[in-house]
Amino acid sequence: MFILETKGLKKSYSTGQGTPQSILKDVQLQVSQGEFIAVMGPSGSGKSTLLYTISGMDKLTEGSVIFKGQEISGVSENELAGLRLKHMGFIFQQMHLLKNLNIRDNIILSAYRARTSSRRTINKRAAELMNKTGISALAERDITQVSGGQLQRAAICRALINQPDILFGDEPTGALNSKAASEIMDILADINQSGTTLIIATHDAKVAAQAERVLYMLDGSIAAEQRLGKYYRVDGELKRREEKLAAWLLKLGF
Ligand SMILES: Nc1ncnc2c1ncn2[C@@H]1O[C@H](COP(=O)(O)OP(=O)(O)OP(=O)(O)O)[C@@H](O)[C@H]1O
Repeated sequence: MFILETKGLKKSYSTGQGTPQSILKDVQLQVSQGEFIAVMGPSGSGKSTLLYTISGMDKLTEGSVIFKGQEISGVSENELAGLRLKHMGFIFQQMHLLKNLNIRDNIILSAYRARTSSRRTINKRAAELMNKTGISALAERDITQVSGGQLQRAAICRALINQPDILFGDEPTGALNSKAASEIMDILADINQSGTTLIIATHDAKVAAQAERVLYMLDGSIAAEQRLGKYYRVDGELKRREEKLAAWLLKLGF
């Protein structure tokens, strides 16, 4: 069974004048449990819209999205919010950490809201996540007192606090320098290796080269896909994958 599947997924936006603008056009996607998928494609091709629609953050116009065997297009807004809270994690630029909370409180907030674990367990999990991502010393800091890379690590901890089955990332390394981006990718790769499914939209071939499968979006459709297979971090492997990906993207005119 797929953890996530779309059938004939379409999404249009009404801009107020004339006919609605069609953004996603008949997207068929099947995601296996534990897969790591990167979504690439030109600016405006619909990558973010795809992530928002398949995660139930945004309503679809036609077709269906099936998550863990349940068609999410039919469920109520409340039920959907619960599903997202308990089973999905998000690293989206628009989902800023809250300014009036420190790093730790930002991380644990959604777990307290989900109420699926005791506070003691949640605090322990938050401490483990901060340790794993190297931000333990910053737990009490205000979010304005840390760097962009540290903030991104905190956002990852927040996304993982409810132990999601699937993690969605929209340019998760977008605002970072290459060293910080590579560290964030190592963390995400570890998370994937421990079984969490990852779907990441990115412009960065170095990031996408670590995915098992790369989708190429063009004008609202998945125009092509490249199976790179699981990435094992051995010397020279990332470079080889990047070259393969670059040749494929070049052929696609990217
Ligand atoms: N809320 C909205 N209302 C109307 N049009 C929208 C809305 N959100 C996105 N769009 C349009 O949908 C198209 C796809 O946008 P989307 O953000 O999904 O592209 P993208 O591939 O993620 O681009 P980028 O790489 O620049 O982030 C764009 O033409 C955009 O202007």
